[in-house]
Amino acid sequence: MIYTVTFNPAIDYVVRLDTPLEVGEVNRAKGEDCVLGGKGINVSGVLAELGCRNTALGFVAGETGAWLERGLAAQGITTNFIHLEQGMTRINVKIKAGQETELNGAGPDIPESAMEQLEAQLDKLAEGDILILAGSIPSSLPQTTYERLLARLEGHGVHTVVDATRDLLVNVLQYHPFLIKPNHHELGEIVGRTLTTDADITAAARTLQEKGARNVLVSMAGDGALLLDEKGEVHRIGTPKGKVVNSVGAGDSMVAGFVAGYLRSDSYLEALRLGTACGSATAFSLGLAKKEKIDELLNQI
Ligand SMILES: Nc1ncnc2c1ncn2[C@@H]1O[C@H](COP(=O)(O)OP(=O)(O)OP(=O)(O)O)[C@@H](O)[C@H]1O
Ligand SMILES: O=P(O)(O)OC[C@@]1(O)O[C@H](CO)[C@@H](O)[C@@H]1O
Repeated sequence: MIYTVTFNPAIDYVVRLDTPLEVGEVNRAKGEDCVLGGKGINVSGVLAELGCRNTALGFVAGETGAWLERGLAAQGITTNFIHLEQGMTRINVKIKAGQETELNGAGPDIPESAMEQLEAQLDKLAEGDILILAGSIPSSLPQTTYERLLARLEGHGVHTVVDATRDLLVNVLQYHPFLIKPNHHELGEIVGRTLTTDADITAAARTLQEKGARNVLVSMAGDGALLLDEKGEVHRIGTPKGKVVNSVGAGDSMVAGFVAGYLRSDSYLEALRLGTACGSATAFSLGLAKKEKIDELLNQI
């Protein structure tokens, strides 16, 4: 069984402007949409679209949390969220005004008692299960939070995937995650330099592999992705053609496609192809990728 964990889910409020955003002025939107979000939840949505049964775990709070939960149920996504007594699930603002500007909320505090409830859920995972930890954590929690969960699962035979930034990601490498997926900016932040060439990116990915990651998938938005697999082989892929509508969630879709592709084929190349098709299908759609678009793009890769 596949489980995703989203510590900080969101309602993504996507606002479209047909003029550039003017900071400090009243800006009028051409239109807006609300999309259910949060990285792990997006991964769950695309996995479900690909026919992979999975359960979305994490924390929700308040009316926005209830909205999120209802919306996911209506889409047929299985969830088992922990309900926080204080605060509200955040609303993240995504402004499309030529350039994309994002304003992500802080999210509700997660008390120790709620963390323990999550640990009790994860204690039930068994050999061969897949656990995907994706996204930021509220500032009330330490950057060792993902590490704490992986330490607890060590030796249980659970395959882990981590999509997070900076220390949250670096701290889990010692637990040998099956897959990590930084984008090239996040990877650059970790190694402390700007990465411009494939050779730079490969070298940086190798440093994370040396620290323990099995497979390092580096996404580069419209420039495609580079995979350093656990055998040390480098695979480079571009993107199919299409019109970008909203790239929010493209990285999460890539993670979902990679995992589903690997489960289907046992091949890293196929995993990378499906990951790319899912990432680009989301970039070319308003919400998350739909199966029809994924299949269409897969034929082009
Ligand atoms: N502009 C684009 N055109 C085509 N494909 C794209 C575009 N943006 C993203 N993709 C696809 O999605 C994949 C992941 O995108 P990206 O590198 O933006 O992830 P990310 O930074 O983790 O995104 P997010 O945090 O929004 O989920 C890319 O490798 C590519 O396959
Ligand atoms: O603040 P985080 O957890 O880093 O990212 C949250 C978020 O930007 O990630 C998803 C896209 O990847 C969105 O649905 C959501 O708003």
